[in-house]
Amino acid sequence: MKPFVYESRAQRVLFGAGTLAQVAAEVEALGARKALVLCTPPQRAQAEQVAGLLGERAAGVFDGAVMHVPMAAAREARAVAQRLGADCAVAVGGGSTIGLGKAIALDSGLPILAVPTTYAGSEMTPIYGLTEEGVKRTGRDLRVLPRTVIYDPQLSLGLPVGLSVVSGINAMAHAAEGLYADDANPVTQLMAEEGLAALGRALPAIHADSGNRQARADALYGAWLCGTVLGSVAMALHHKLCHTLGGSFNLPHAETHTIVLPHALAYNAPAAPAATTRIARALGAADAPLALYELALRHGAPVALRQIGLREEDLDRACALAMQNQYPNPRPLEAAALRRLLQNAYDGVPPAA
Ligand SMILES: NC(=O)C1=CN([C@@H]2O[C@H](COP(=O)(O)OP(=O)(O)OC[C@H]3O[C@@H](n4cnc5c(N)ncnc54)[C@H](OP(=O)(O)O)[C@@H]3O)[C@@H](O)[C@H]2O)C=CC1
Ligand SMILES: O=C(O)/C=C\C(=O)CC(=O)O
Repeated sequence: MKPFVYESRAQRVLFGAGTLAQVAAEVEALGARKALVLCTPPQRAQAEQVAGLLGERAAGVFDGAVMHVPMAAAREARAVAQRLGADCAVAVGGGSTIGLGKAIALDSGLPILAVPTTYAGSEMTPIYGLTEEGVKRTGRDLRVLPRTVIYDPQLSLGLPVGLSVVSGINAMAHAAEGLYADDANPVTQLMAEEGLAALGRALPAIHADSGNRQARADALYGAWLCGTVLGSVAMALHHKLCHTLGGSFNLPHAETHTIVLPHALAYNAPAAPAATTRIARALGAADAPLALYELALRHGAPVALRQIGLREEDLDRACALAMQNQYPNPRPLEAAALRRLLQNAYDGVPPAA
């Protein structure tokens, strides 16, 4: 075994159906008196329900969460939190809502209690993202790591099947890249493999029956583990490509991950055989990139970048942008091979090295 560093993070996690009922006690345990509940506009009713559970500990509901956390939304949320005297933020929703909580915490140090309803995994990471003038900036800061996370699978029952599949594959991408990360260690690798297996079981079951409670719990458990991996080790080609495509071409986050992942893994497979074998083992498959491609294809998810709004004439620029950033990756970045990867992902053909 190679020498390694493992850093554990202080977070309290409640997991299980009905755990949302403990939200007021958890806010109290944080030493907070008034929590601002955050959500997107369509999830306001759910946030109001959480405010109801908080009772006198609710400062109010702010429903201004937007994908990629525009700076204007962050400023408004910070001002509302201050005006209402909030000393805690409760983020109820997906990565966009939790990202808004992180933007408040980055500025004020307010503790965050996260109640995730998708599988994106942001609740387990100290990573924040903020978008200003069309540029998304990400960074790491322990102030934004949610102090408490409530994983209540009942809240994800309403997540539409299509979103569940792409969000689940977004989580699987964290684990897959975590397995070959430069700073991977045996503990994160264990979590990655278990997270992949849980989501590999859960997504077909959710596709068959979105109300399958066992599968919803399995998926959220997998998302927890995969999010922990994302927060613990450095991501590589796949995540960098998705950020380029999402940030510069405004493509939807989870769908972009779903489409790119098989191709990024196929690109890296020759240079990361042990990680590729572990991914395949977790999925009970012979070929890891193909298994992820088929997971998407069989369960109604998009498999081609052209399906989600990228234009073929953007591929050269996407490739050039991706080549600009230098980061650790198992296989060196080669322009011609990367351009082929992007073309394959654009066309939606099965992955090839
Ligand atoms: N910092 C980090 O570590 C990470 C950050 N992220 C960031 O998070 C964002 C992506 O997260 P993701 O969760 O995919 O995106 P969103 O939070 O935007 O949620 C995706 C979709 O799920 C829907 N949804 C969420 N909860 C429910 C629910 N209970 N019922 C029905 N629909 C629901 C949302 O609907 P509606 O719009 O109606 O709410 C939205 O359409 C990106 O900005 C990404 O960069 C992602 C992973 C990690
Ligand atoms: O972009 C961010 O806000 C930070 C990290 C991620 O989105 C991780 C991912 O690509 O899923």
